[in-house]
Amino acid sequence: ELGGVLEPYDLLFDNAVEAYYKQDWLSVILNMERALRNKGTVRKVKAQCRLSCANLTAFQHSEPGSPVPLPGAGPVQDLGFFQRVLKRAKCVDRCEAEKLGPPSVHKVSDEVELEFKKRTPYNYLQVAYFKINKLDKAVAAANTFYVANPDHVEMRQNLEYYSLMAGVQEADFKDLEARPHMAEFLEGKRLYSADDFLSSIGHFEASLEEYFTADAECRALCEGAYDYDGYNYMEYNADLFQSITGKQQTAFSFFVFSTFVMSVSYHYLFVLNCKQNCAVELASTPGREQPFEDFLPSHLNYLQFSYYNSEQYEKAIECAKTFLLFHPDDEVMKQNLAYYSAVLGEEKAAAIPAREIVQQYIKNSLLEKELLYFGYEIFGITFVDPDTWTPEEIMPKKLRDKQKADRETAARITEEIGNLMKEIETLVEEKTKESSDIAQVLKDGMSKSTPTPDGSLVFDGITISMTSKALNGSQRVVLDGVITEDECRELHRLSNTAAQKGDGYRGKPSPHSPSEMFQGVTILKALKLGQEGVLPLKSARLFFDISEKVRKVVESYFSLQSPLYFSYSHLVCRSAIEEKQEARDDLSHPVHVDNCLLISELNECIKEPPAYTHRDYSAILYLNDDFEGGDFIFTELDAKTITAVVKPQCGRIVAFGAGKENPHGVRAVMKGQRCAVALWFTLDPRHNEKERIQAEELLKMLSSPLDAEFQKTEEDSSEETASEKASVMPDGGKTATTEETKTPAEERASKTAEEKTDTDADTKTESKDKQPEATAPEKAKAKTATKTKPAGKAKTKKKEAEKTEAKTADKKKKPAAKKTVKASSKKTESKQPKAKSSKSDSLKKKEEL
Ligand SMILES: O=C(O)CCC(=O)C(=O)O
Ligand SMILES: [Fe+3]
Repeated sequence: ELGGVLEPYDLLFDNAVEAYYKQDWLSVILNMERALRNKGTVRKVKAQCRLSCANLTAFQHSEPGSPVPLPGAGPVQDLGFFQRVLKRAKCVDRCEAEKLGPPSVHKVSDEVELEFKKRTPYNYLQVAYFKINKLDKAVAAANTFYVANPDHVEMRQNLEYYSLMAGVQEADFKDLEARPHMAEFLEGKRLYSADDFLSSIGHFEASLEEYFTADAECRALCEGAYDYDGYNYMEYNADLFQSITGKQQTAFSFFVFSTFVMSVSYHYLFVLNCKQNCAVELASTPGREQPFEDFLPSHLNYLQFSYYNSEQYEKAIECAKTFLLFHPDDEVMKQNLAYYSAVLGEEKAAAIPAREIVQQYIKNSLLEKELLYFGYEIFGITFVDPDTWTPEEIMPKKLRDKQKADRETAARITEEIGNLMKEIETLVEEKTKESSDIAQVLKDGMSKSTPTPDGSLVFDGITISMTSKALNGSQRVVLDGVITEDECRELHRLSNTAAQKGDGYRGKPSPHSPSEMFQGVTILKALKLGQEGVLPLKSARLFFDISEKVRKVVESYFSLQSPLYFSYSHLVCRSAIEEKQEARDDLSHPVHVDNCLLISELNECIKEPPAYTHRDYSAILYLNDDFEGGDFIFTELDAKTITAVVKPQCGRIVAFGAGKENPHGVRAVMKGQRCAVALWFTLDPRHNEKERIQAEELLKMLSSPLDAEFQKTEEDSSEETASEKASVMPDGGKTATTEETKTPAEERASKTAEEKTDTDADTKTESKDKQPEATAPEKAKAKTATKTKPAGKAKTKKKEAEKTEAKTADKKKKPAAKKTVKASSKKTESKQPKAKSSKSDSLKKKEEL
C-alpha cells in the first residue's frame, strides 16, 4: 500500500460513519477496518522513517541511541549539530512523502485523532458486526472499546448482554488494540499472582523485549514533531541556517545565529521531553487511570522473584542486580541478592553482570534528564521527571530546593484546607442532628405510618426507634417492624439450608473471627437453590422482595433525591464455635467503615480501593435474637470509643451512611447463631449489582413456567436452533430491511424482553461474574496462608549454603520475608508501596466479605 496510494484514514473514518447512518453495515466494516489499518501503517511508516533517518544522520561523537549534548557545550562555530538536525528533518519529510504521499494527505485533524484515541471506531464496528451477526467480532470490538472507556455504561451492558448469549466464548473478549508489551506484562502479572512463576517468566521477558521495541518506536515518533500549528519550523530554521553559513560573520549574522541556536535547542528540548514521556506512555494502559508505577524496574522485580521460585539463581541474581541499577538502595532487593548469592556461591554470583540493555537505557535516560534540567535553567522549560528511580543529584540543586519549598507550601495549604473542612463538617453535622431532632419530634407525634424528616411516608408498621441523635452520630437510624416474625424464621431457615448445601463463606468459614463460623448466601444463589428444589422458591423470592423493601425504606428515610441501587446483598449468619469461646477478646466483625479503609491509629479513613468506595448507604436487617453477644456498635474513627450500641432482633434494621462518619463493628457472638441480611447501596447506577439483575431475570423466568419450558426445549436442540435464534434477533442480517436501526442498547432491551435468560448462559455468567469485590481479598488471603513452600525449599538448599550459614543467618529467612512483599505487591502492583500495602493488607482483613 506504499507509494502514496494509502487512503487517508480520516476519510475512511468519515465514510464509515456515513455508512453507519445509512445502515450499510458492510460498508461500515469495510471502511472502518481499513481506517484502522491505515492508521497503523502511517504510524509504522513514520517510526521507520524517523529511525532510518536518525541512523543516516547519526551524530558521530555519540553512541547510537544516546542523545546529543546541546550546543553550548562545544565551540560555537561547530555547526555540525544543527546541520545534522536539519538534514534529519529533511530526510524524514522526504521519506514520509515518498511512502505516504504529501503531508496534506496523511495528516488528520486533532478531532479525528482523538476519536481514534478514544477507540470510537470500535464502537461503530461493534454495532455493524452485531447487525450482520458476526458475534465474535462484535464482542471483540465491544471489548476493545470498553477497555479504553471503562465508564461507558452502555458498552458494559452490551458486554454483559453478549456474555449471556449462546455461542459467545470467553476468548472472544479480546483487546484488539492491546500493545504487545502490555499484553505480555499483564499476562505475566496474572500468572505471577497465581503463583505460576515458571510461566510468568516467559511473559515478563517477552514484555521486556517488547518494551524496548516499543520504546524505540515511541522515541522515534518524538523526533517528528517539526510542524507546529501548520508552520514548518524546520524550514524556517533552514532559512536561518542558510543565512548564517552563507554570509560573512557580522554582528547581524551573529544575532541571527543566536536566534537560530535558541530555536533549534528549544525544539530539541521538546523532543527530549517527548522521549522521556515514553516511559509514561508505555506504562499506561487504557482503562487504568494511572500508569503502572515504576513500570520498567518492576519487570525486573517480578522476574527476580519468579526466577528464584523456579530455582534459577543465576537469572535471579542478574535481575536483582539489574533492578538495583534503578534503585541501588533498595534494602529488600539487596537482601534478596545477598541471599541468592549465598545460595549460588559468592564468587559465581559476583561474576554475573546486570543486563546491558538496561544499563544502556538508564545511561541514556539520565543524559536526557540532565539536558532537560539544563534546559530548565536556560529556557525555563519545566521538566517533570516521569521516573521514580532518578538519583537526586540529577536535578539541579536550585530546582531541588525550590521543589522542596513548593512541597512544604502545598502541605501547609492542604493542612489548612483540612482544618477548614473539619469545621464545615462539624457545622453540617450539627445541622443534621438538628433535622433528625425534628424527625424525632415528628416520630413522637406519629401513629401508624412513619413520616420521614421530609414528611413522606415509609411503610406501614415500621417505627423509627433511634435516630442519629439517639445514636450519637449522623446518617444513622434504627427502624423496627420492617419484617414479621414469620418472615424472619423463613429467611433464617433459608440461610441454614443454603449453608448445608455447601455455600459457605467462599471456603473460608471464619473470615473475621476464628471463634466463629460464617455462612453467607446471595439472592441469586438462593434462587438457584430454589430452582433446584433444594429450598422453597417462595423463600428465595421473599429474600429478594425484602431486600427491595429495605432499599425503599432507606431511600425514603434518608430523603434521597436520586435512587439507591444495590451494590451487594447477602444473608449472613455467624455462629459461635463452642470450644473456641474461652479467653476470647476479639470482635465478631472488627470495626471498619464500609466505603473506606479505616486507619484507626490515625483517625483517618482512606477512600481508595480495595475499599468499596462506591458504597453510599448500608443497612443490616436482623432476623433473630436468640444468641449471646453480637451487638452492633458504632464507634469513633479511633475504632475504640463506642458511640452507640444496637441489639439485633427480628425485624430491626440499622441503616447508616457508608462513609467515615460511621465506623462500626459487631461484638463477639459467644453462643448461638446470629443472622442478618446485609445490604449495601450505591447512588451510582454504574455499580448496580450485576448479580441482582441476573436474579431478577431468573425470577421473571421462574415465574412464567411455560416460558421456561419453551426455553429448555429450545436450548436442548443443537446448533441449528442457535442460528435460528440468531435470525429471531432484531435483525440477523436477514430481516435487516424491515427493522429500524436500534442501538445495541435498544437491541438489548428488546431482546431481554423477548428472549429470557436461558439456563445455560445463566450458569455461565454466574460462575464468571461472581462479585469480584468479595472474592478477591479472600483469595489473596488463602494464598498467603498456603505459601510455606519456600521455607522447605530453603532447607533443601541448606547444605550447599552451610558454609555461608553464619554470615547469612538472618538472610536465611529472606525469601520468606520476600514472600510477604510479594504477596502485598499483588495488590499494589509493584513492590514499591511496601509500607502502604502492608497497611492495607491488615486493613483488608478487617474488610467485610
Ligand atoms: O452484621 C452486622 O451487624 C454488621 C456487619 C457489617 O458491618 C458488615 O458486614 O459490613
Ligand atoms: Fe459494615
